[in-house]
Amino acid sequence: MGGLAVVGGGKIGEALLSGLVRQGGGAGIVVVERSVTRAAELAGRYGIGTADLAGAAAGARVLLLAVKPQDIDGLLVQLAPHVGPQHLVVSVAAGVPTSRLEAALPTGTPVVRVMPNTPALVDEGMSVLSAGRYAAEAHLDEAEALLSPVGQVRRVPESQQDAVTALSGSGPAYFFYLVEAMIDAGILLGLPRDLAADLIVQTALGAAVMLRDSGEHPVRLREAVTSPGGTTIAAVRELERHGVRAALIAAIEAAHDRSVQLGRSAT
Ligand SMILES: NC(=O)C1=CN([C@@H]2O[C@H](COP(=O)(O)OP(=O)(O)OC[C@H]3O[C@@H](n4cnc5c(N)ncnc54)[C@H](O)[C@@H]3O)[C@@H](O)[C@H]2O)C=CC1
Ligand SMILES: O=C(O)[C@@H]1CCC=N1
Repeated sequence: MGGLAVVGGGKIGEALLSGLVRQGGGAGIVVVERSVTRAAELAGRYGIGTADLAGAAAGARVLLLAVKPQDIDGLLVQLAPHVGPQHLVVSVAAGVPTSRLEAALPTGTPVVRVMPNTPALVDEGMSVLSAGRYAAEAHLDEAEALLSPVGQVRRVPESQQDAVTALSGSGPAYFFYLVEAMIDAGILLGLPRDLAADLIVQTALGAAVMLRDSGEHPVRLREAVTSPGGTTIAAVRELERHGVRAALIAAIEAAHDRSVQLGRSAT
C-alpha cells in the first residue's frame, strides 16, 4: 500500500497538495473533503482523486490531516476504525499535541506533527516536524521526504512546536501585514498603488534573499542601509517610538499562547 490522502483541502491542504502534484504528479494522491464542491474543485485543478475516509485509509499509507484544530477530534473519531500501525498519520493542526491524536487512534499508530506554512505554494515553505511516541526515525524520514519538495524541513522536540507555530506557521501573515502597511505609506506619499506595490514587493524579496544568502546578522544589514543623519534613521526612530519591536514580540507571544490553548481544548 502506498499513496497519500490529504484530509482537509483548505488553504494549507491545497498549498501542500499543489506542491506535491508539481513535483510528482497527481497519481496516488487523493483528497478527502467535507465539502463536495471543494473536493471536485481540487480534483479538477490537480488531477487527483477524491475519497471518503474509509476509502482513503484503505488505499493510502500516509494520511495528512489538514483540518482546523476545532475539527480534529470529530475527524479522529471517524478515522480511528480505519487506521492502525500500518499507516503514518501526519497532522498539521496548530497546537494539537501528538498525545491527543494518539489517544484517539488505535495503539501503535505512528503520528508525526508538522507545522508547515503557505509559501509551500511556491516551493519556499518551512515545515517543522516532531515525532509522536510510536513514530520511528523512518516515519520522520518519510514525512520529511513528503514535505521537502515544497521547501525546507527541520525537526524539533515537540515542546518547541507552539513557538514554531507562532514564528514560521503564522509568520507569512506578519510579512504580508507589513507589506500592506508599507504600500499604504506609499499611497499616503502620493504614489500609484501598483508602483508602491512593485517597490515594496521587490524590496521584500531582495531583503529576504540577503538575509538568507549573505550570512550577515540582520542588525548588520540594517546598519548598512542606515546612513548618518539620513532617511533610514529618521524612520527607525519612529518605529522605536511606536513600539514596533515590542508589538511584534507581543504578537508572536500571543500566537504561541493561542497555539497552546488550541492544543488543550476543542474551541
Ligand atoms: N493556513 C495556514 O497557513 C496553516 C494552517 N495550519 C493548520 O492547518 C489546518 C487547516 O487550516 P486551513 O487550511 O487554514 O483551514 P481551512 O478552513 O482553509 O481548511 C480546512 C478544510 O478542512 C475541511 N474539513 C473539515 N473537517 C473535515 C473532515 N472531517 N473531513 C474532511 N475535510 C474536512 C474543511 O471543509 C476545509 O476545507 C489547521 O489545523 C491549521 O492550524 C498549519 C500551518 C499553516
Ligand atoms: O492561524 C492559524 O491558526 C494557522 C496555524 C498557523 C498558521 N495558520
